[in-house]
Amino acid sequence: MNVTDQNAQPRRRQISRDVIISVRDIVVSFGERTILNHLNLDVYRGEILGFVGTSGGGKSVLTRTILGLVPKQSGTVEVFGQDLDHLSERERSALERRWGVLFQQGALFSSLTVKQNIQFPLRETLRLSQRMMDEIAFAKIEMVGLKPDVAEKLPSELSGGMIKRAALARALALDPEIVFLDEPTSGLDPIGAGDFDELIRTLQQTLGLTVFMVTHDLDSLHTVCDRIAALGEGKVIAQGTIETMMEAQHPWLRAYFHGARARAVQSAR
Ligand SMILES: Nc1ncnc2c1ncn2[C@@H]1O[C@H](COP(=O)(O)OP(=O)(O)OP(=O)(O)O)[C@@H](O)[C@H]1O
Repeated sequence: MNVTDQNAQPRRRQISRDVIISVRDIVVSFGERTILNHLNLDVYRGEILGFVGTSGGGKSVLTRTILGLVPKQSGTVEVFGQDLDHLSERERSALERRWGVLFQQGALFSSLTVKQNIQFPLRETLRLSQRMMDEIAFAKIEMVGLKPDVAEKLPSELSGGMIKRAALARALALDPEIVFLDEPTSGLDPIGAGDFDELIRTLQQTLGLTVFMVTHDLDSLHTVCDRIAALGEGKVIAQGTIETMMEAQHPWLRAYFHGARARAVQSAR
């Protein structure tokens, strides 16, 4: 059963109906295995969209397909109204500057300090003085709630939560309009995860970001997401507010939103 709630108003805030990412009829297969099977999805400007689904179902594959890191067999991906398959190299790199990515596990360069990690995308794309790059790095470090002394540390010297924040600072280095977050709270304790959710919400509000967030975290879905989309059998099987998702009849959604873990989250709220 395909439950969609296109017209439902986001729970907390009025979200624009300006489509910033449009995924149409995407097919992605590896060998004989089809992971995404004619999948459609819209992401609206200024929303935090939570993307859920079974483990191994293809959430990261979709993220990577949107980013152009995984080849698709068919379908289109438009970001800011531009079809990613019809861009020159120059247009493509201009577009990539408008998004930031936080990969699973942070994916910081282990031999670079936090400051150097944040400056990496700046060095790749802009010609700035070292002084300017230092100013930007320290501004981003403060923005994600880290202390300035973290700048000179290596990733191996940081806690899991600090690594996530440092990786987020790097994702924000070029002042993107869209941020892709792949399981940003995985591996964090509930308090650390809650703090990270609050940070995402604050940054979204202050910077006007659009956030595409792959997550398994029910707390995040309840507290920060304006809308949720669920992946099943290679397609979006339901989308809408948390309330819509909780009413969905699909067996996986019922188990996910009403199972033992969901009840624990509900009773803690
Ligand atoms: N490059 C690849 N080559 C072959 N198979 C791949 C490749 N990338 C992903 N897959 C397969 O595609 C499927 C979906 O993987 P994906 O990482 O997108 O799942 P997911 O929904 O993000 O899972 P999880 O929630 O566990 O992170 C998996 O079976 C995975 O093994």
